[in-house]
Amino acid sequence: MQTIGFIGVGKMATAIISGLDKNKFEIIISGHNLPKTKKQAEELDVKAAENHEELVQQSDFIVLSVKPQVLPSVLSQLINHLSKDKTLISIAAGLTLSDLKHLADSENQPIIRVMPNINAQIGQSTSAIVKNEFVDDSAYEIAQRIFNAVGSVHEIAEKDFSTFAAIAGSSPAFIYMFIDAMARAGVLHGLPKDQATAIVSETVKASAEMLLQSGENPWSLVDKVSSPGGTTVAGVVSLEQNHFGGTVIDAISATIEREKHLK
Ligand SMILES: NC(=O)C1=CN([C@@H]2O[C@H](COP(=O)(O)OP(=O)(O)OC[C@H]3O[C@@H](n4cnc5c(N)ncnc54)[C@H](OP(=O)(O)O)[C@@H]3O)[C@@H](O)[C@H]2O)C=CC1
Ligand SMILES: O=C(O)[C@@H]1CCC=N1
Repeated sequence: MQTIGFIGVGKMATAIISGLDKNKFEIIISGHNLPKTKKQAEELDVKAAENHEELVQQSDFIVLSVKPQVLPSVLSQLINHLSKDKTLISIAAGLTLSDLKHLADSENQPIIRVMPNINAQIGQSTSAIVKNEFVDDSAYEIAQRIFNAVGSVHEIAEKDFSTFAAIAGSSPAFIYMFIDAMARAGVLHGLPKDQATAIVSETVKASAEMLLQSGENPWSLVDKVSSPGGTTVAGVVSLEQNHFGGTVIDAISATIEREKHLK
């Protein structure tokens, strides 16, 4: 059985580990506070390493799941323990394969970059993956299996990672904001908040499902909902007058811009 080590056991690592089948992968974790890591290991039903070096020694795949700002110092501690039979997987925003290669201080270290999202927690992450030339087919297939276990995996060119990180990595936050705003409008008009949030969440989920299943484009569905002279078109026109599309596009562009300057 392959051993997957997670360095940094925060929101994303916890979400991914929760989705993985412990009968298919051996999992080991390492944080920066051993008592806390041991407690987390118990809760997640995985092993705790005494330190990062021990984790690297025991792992076939090392998932770097610390913040991008912390990753350089973490990787610098690992340099002397890495070898070509161990694959590094970084889920950090903003760090390219080339950045990671330099940080690992190795010309031929197998490195994979993945951008998952928080929906890994319910097994529905939409993740992107890209590898460097030193990752062999079998390691790449296992890495895809790890992230397929917690959702879908899209192979994309590395140049598109910033865009993917915005429209899939960060976008759950924007979608939660949209849901909350719509639910608050429900409250303004007399519905209890919990009920309004559930109603909007179900509608968002089904509307996305409708797009995926029907293969129709979003605007043709907008037109299907908008009866001539009816209620929906009044709301559609109000959104347009208030720059809904432009505001969302600006938010995505700001997110992409920030990703490019994280390091
Ligand atoms: N959150 C998200 O939705 C997504 C995040 N990502 C990426 O995932 C990575 C992790 O993000 P996220 O899980 O949100 O962040 P968290 O802050 O929740 O997790 C990071 C973890 O790393 C721990 N840590 C800090 N320093 C060290 C160290 N030196 N050694 C080991 N562990 C350490 C932190 O511990 P402590 O809290 O005690 O300091 C924390 O538990 C980031 O690189 C981010 O870009 C990618 C896609 C989506
Ligand atoms: O906010 C962040 O930096 C991370 C990357 C994608 C989602 N969260």
